[in-house]
Amino acid sequence: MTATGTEVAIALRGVKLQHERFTLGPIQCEIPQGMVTAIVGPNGSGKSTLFRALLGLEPIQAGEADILGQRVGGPQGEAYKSRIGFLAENPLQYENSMTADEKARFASCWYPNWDWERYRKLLRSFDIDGGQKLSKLSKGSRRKIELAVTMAHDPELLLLDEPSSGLDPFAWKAMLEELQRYMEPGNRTLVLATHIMEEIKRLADYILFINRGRILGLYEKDRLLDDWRTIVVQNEAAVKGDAERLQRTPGLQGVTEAGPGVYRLEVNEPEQGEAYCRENGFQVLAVQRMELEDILSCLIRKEEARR
Ligand SMILES: Nc1ncnc2c1ncn2[C@@H]1O[C@H](COP(=O)(O)OP(=O)(O)OP(=O)(O)O)[C@@H](O)[C@H]1O
Repeated sequence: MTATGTEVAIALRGVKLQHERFTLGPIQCEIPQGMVTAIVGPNGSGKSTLFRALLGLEPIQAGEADILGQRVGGPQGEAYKSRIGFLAENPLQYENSMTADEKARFASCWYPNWDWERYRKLLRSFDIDGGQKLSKLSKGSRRKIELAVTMAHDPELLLLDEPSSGLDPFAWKAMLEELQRYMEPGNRTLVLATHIMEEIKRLADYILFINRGRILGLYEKDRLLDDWRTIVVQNEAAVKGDAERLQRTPGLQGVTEAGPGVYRLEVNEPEQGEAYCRENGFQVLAVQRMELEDILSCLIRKEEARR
């Protein structure tokens, strides 16, 4: 899976790792630099595992991963990590007794580019006080602090695992604004795992779909939303062989019978698909753009059928 015409921030070549009951990969894909890529997949599909593998927190058992031009587990060691900001899905329990500022002071030792002014600005935009103990904070408030700490060294690459988990709508909006501002210089890369479709629509340039540890595809978001459509067609004569003919619809991704002679098609070549249906005696009753969750369901159905 490759995004064309852009530099690569993360290159995965045959990356694989195995737990007792779960296998991630082999994954082959290139995540573009200077863009926002959303990793989207059902619970347990391997999004957090992939992040951990990228950070060397779980050993990659086969294949190679390059981040910002450095090999994960390679001879340059962990130097690449100072150029990354990583927000884990869950808070670290051992930090419970720290205040936000103490956590920030700890983090500042690791990052040569740490910027206190930037940290304080982020806290202000999230409307949060850095003197409070992390264990005494609500889930959303703690998330805001973690985001501020993750972004304070102005990393080249931000890896965020469900960043908006626990945020109220105002904080969510502030987070989107901060992430958009972060991307403004044009040379930063943001990769986030999220289940929030609105977040993907507003932020993402690319979407990486994942299911059961395997990549289903890397798509340019605007193109994906433009191309994927549901077409409802009817053949009033309802002749034998209708279903077989529809199987040859250009760009067909899925088809279900919605009634006698009525079919719901999912296609990613909408104009050609519609024309084919008309040429083959079907009346087109409706054409609708597909929502991201429906596209994901369709890709998962296809993948499951192949297994
Ligand atoms: N340390 C581990 N040991 C064994 N299995 C693990 C471990 N960590 C994760 N898993 C398993 O790996 C699979 C993928 O989990 P992961 O947390 O990566 O999924 P996810 O896509 O991030 O899910 P969610 O959307 O629910 O956060 C799950 O089946 C999980 O049970």
